[in-house]
Amino acid sequence: MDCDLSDMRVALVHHLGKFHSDDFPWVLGVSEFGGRGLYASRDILTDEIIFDDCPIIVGPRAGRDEDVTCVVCHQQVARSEMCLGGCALPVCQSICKDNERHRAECELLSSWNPIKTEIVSDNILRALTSIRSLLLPPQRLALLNSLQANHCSQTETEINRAVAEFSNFPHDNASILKQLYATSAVLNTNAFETKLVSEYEDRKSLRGSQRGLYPLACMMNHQCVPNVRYSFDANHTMRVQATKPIRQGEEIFTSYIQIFWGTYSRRVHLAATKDFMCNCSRCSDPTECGSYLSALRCPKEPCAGRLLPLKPLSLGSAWSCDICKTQLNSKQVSKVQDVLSALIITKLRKGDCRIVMDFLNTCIKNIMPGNNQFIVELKLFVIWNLGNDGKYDYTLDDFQTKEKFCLELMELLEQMGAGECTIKALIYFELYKCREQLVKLQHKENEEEEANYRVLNRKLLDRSWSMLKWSVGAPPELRQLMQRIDGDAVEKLEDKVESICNGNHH
Ligand SMILES: C[S@@+](CC[C@H](N)C(=O)[O-])C[C@H]1O[C@@H](n2cnc3c(N)ncnc32)[C@H](O)[C@@H]1O
Repeated sequence: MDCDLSDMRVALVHHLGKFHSDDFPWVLGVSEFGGRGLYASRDILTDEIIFDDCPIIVGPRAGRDEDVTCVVCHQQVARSEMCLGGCALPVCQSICKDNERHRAECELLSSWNPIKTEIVSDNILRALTSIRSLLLPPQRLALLNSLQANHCSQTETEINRAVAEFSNFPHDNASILKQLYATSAVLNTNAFETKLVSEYEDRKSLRGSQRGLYPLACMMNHQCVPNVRYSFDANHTMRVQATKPIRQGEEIFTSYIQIFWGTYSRRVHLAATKDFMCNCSRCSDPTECGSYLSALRCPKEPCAGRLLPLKPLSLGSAWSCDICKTQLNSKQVSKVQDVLSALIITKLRKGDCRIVMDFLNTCIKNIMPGNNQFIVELKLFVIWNLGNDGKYDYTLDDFQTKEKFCLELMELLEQMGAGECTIKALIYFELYKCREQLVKLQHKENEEEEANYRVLNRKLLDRSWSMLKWSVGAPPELRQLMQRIDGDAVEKLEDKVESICNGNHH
């Protein structure tokens, strides 16, 4: 990584081409974390677009075995659907078999002579994004090589495993292997998963997720409560927008983790995947900005206190009850967390909202405080699935529970200062659907009350849509609904309320 800031800016603007505008409010700077960072060049408003970025390279994510997608269009294909050109890559035979873009990589890989050509090799797929860097034009490759690269044994192993799948890999050409190792490390440090915005859609969708190298976006450093959200369109363009107002000169931060993880999980994950220990204000606060996501119940009966780490920035910290001051050492806490995590995973594996809700309503209450990250995980499961899984005729009580969970998690986001983040937009949509069910199941006192309720609910839907509509990951159901609904329906609803109030309604 040797590149001064002004050279880097020139290279980025050149790379961005039509995606760049001088109106976009970002500037490169030296970060307090030692490397580079992005800063606001003027005050930025909530929801404002900070920049659009396009990838230097994209490729399949090192993913779950069952997900095999066409390496050209990324639609799911059968494991046996292979390119006939001898490259041993999955290519859908209906659309992409003669694709121009695929030709160069097909020629390269077939010249290396894959040992197995009739079945997809996960090792080759995992290394494909790095292999694609060998085909980049010199300027793009130079930009890639100017990005930070955290080398680790895993990045080299990934390449070595792929190389072993070819009988004719040019081992005598050291520069090829060196570039593959370098790209693998750059991807490890900087790549974004261009996956759909929500886990539940990801699971249902046939669109496999990809990883892409976005050279401007990857200048953003991490904070556990970021000030931006990002999304992707169908062409892999990435859009970064403010989740809250950002003052001129402030650093623009993204997040490399999931917002509802507790401090220990976030910090261990960041250390393992991004090679740094996060010391942000959320990590430093035992209560995590009052969210208590990591808190455990005090083990001393009948104390109703919460166990919190005394020194949250030390992984070996003792934990103490905020009421009776009982202490557990870090090993004891890890054990409790491991048991709870295993318990939660078992419940989630059953994939059944009823089981998860029963669990939340009964035994777990006595073991963990309501906002603990494991409980939040279960509540999210209910939010994404209840009413969407077609499993039961859910009752009024069930929808009321889902509504309560949506409101609780929105309050948690508020407490953390998460602003207008993507998960909030997804929860808005679930809350909207849930409330539509509630009006159907619950008789409102009078027409005016029902009409008012619907106006408020429609506003939730509109807000969710305004935040998600640009994204290829917007829930398909939301997109279909918005296409069906008349654009000015909310005004019509408001007119209806007014006419009811004025007694003109028939
Ligand atoms: C995607 S890069 C971010 C841009 C990088 N600072 C640069 O100069 O190119 C990710 C790397 O930045 C550093 N980094 C990002 N956020 C950090 C933070 N909150 N604390 C310490 N280091 C951080 C880590 O070295 C991490 O592996």
